[in-house]
Amino acid sequence: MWVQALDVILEKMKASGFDFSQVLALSGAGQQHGSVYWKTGASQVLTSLSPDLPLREQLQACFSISDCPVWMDSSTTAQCRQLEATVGGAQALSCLTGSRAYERFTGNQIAKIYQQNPEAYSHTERISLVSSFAASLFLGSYSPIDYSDGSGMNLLQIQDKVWSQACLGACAPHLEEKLGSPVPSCSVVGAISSYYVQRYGFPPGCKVVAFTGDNPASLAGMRLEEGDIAVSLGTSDTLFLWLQEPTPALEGHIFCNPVDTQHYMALLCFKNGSLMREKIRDESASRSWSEFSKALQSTEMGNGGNLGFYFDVMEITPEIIGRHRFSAENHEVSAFPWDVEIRALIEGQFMAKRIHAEGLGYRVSKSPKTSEFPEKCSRVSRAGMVLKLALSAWCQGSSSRQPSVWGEAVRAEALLGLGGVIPKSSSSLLRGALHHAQLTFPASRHFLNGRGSRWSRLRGGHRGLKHLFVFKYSLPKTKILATGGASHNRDILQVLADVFGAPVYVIDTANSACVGSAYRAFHGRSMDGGQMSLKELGALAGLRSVKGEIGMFPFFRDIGVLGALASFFSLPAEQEVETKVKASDPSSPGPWTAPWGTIALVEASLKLWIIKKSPPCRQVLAGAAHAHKGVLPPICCQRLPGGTALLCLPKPKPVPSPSTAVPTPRHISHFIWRSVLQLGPGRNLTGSQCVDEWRGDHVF
Ligand SMILES: Nc1ncnc2c1ncn2[C@@H]1O[C@H](COP(=O)(O)OP(=O)(O)O)[C@@H](O)[C@H]1O
Ligand SMILES: O=C(CO)[C@@H](O)[C@H](O)COP(=O)(O)O
Repeated sequence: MWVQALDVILEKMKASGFDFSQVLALSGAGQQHGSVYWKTGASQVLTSLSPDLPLREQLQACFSISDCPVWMDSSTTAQCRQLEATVGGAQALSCLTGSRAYERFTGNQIAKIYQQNPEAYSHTERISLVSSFAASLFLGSYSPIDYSDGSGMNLLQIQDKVWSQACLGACAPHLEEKLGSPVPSCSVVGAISSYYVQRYGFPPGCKVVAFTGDNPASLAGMRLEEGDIAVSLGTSDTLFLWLQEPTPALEGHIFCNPVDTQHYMALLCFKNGSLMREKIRDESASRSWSEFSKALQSTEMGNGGNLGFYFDVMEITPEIIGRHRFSAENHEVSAFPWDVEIRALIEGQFMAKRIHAEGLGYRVSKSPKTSEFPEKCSRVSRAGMVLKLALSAWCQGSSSRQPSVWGEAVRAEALLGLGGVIPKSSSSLLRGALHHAQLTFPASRHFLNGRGSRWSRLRGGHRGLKHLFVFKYSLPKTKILATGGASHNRDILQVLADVFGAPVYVIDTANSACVGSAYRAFHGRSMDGGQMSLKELGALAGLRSVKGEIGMFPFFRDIGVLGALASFFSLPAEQEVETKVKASDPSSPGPWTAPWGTIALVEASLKLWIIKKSPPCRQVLAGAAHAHKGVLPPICCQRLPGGTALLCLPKPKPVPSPSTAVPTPRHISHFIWRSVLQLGPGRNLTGSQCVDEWRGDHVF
């Protein structure tokens, strides 16, 4: 089915006139934890695919297991207990692999297959995750598993990034050779197979960047910052955070970070997500999302004290099943009126998310008030000075490419614009300002395009640098970034905002895993050590022609610096960009020439990024669909050599885990109750998040 899905996607893209020759790199994402079993001899078939036939016809006999286990499988409890016992208990396994044993995690699935079908196992030459399987199809050979998706197997030592021999041994024999060595998530795993070159017209040099799990890809696509919380409302609901230090516990998962190999991500998975919402919609809202929304609109926040938890299938976080409704008097009741039922479901789902996220150490936090924002930042002349200093620092340093050249510009920026906000010690000053430049980057695009909503109004609607500061310092620190199918529903998102007491943002495509795959393709290609000419960058940015070759520059490193710089510019049209490149700003000769041209191009590539609809089927071809139009990933900005060097990471240390007791509905009720009480007097959810605030057409 998956092989055929790829055939279908590619044929549809071909039929729609997609120009495969423009694809420089691709990556993709797959549901986490699922596994594919390649039969002995399959690699031979993979390397000699005939371009005249669809993949499905050629790969049919390549698998030793025909029904692949996917993440919803929960049949491996016995294997889980066995694995935990082997390594010294659930917490020990969590410290080692980032999670206690979970039924859907691949090591336990493999152990079950080995135990129940040893013959099939012995005829298996390679085991892939869904992600590395899809990458293998593009490569025409087996793709390694990336660290991030590999963390969802209960097999990878997340700190050392190697397979745990103890875990491998507990699951099945010869497992290491069947898995291959794991690789960093941004690795280029090879060039695309000649099959795709001949059949679809991909360029032979097109790079395949390691594929990863859907949630890690979403983290990349949503450009999570520390303090943000991402909520994915797909088939399952997940909630994830960017973490600097792993904090393995008995609840939730720690995965290697798909963007930065030294960092981590925390994830909570809720099995009763969209499918549960669909059930209640069908039962209580005539199978209509708009009726469902009406119920949310017509009921009060807090639901008059009525609470409900709906777990039609055994939940993962926490392990519990059944529907449990509590009246305002805290009595268990068997039914609610239809509209109360709908609000109870959505509030219950989000309150559970908040309470479990807080269990992971997550706190909703607020920034200083807007009034504390230094008035002098608002002067556009000062913005110009900052810009000039930043640019001149860049020019001086352009030959050495050292991040230290940023010191001057950053210091100037801090003095002019951020005095009093960033600590004065020089290293933190630099770090803070770099961070600032990178983080405000998307915001600047938003405001310079004149599309700011609430934040523009706050400061009078002027355009200019001040918006960057207003944005950065007036938002509550916590942002909730929503994605997945149900993030299309603003009434559901409103409840999310109310329960967390923080603004919720969506990206312009609900499929953040797709966008993340495109970012990662770009990231991987740029990390590949190659040099890229301005012309090539121009092509990547979608410019028709780039006049005046300015020279080569190391692609990855400088694009981050330039990207941050480019955030100060508003160069709207492609044509204007070309004019600027040609004219190179005659009023500023000499060293200004190069940066003007280059920055203009970078800005152009930002403006032109993607905005193409995702391919008809999800994720797999994300990189291909997006990379061709020039994605300038903020992950590059975040991963400046200077930025990386400046982030000194303390040694990770595990934190004590919460109680192992399986919570009863009553426990959960109390948990949730506590969360409601925390939200404000009279059990009113704060309700401060009006529509404008939580969904300001925000473009990340
Ligand atoms: N308007 C809507 N309101 C609520 N849920 C929606 C809406 N549109 C789609 N969905 C839900 O989105 C789910 C699919 O989400 P998606 O992120 O595509 O899934 P997956 O996690 O499998 O990638 C569907 O199950 C559907 O219930
Ligand atoms: O199991 C998890 C995460 O640990 C799931 O999130 C899967 O990664 C796929 O989920 P859907 O895309 O089907 O919602």
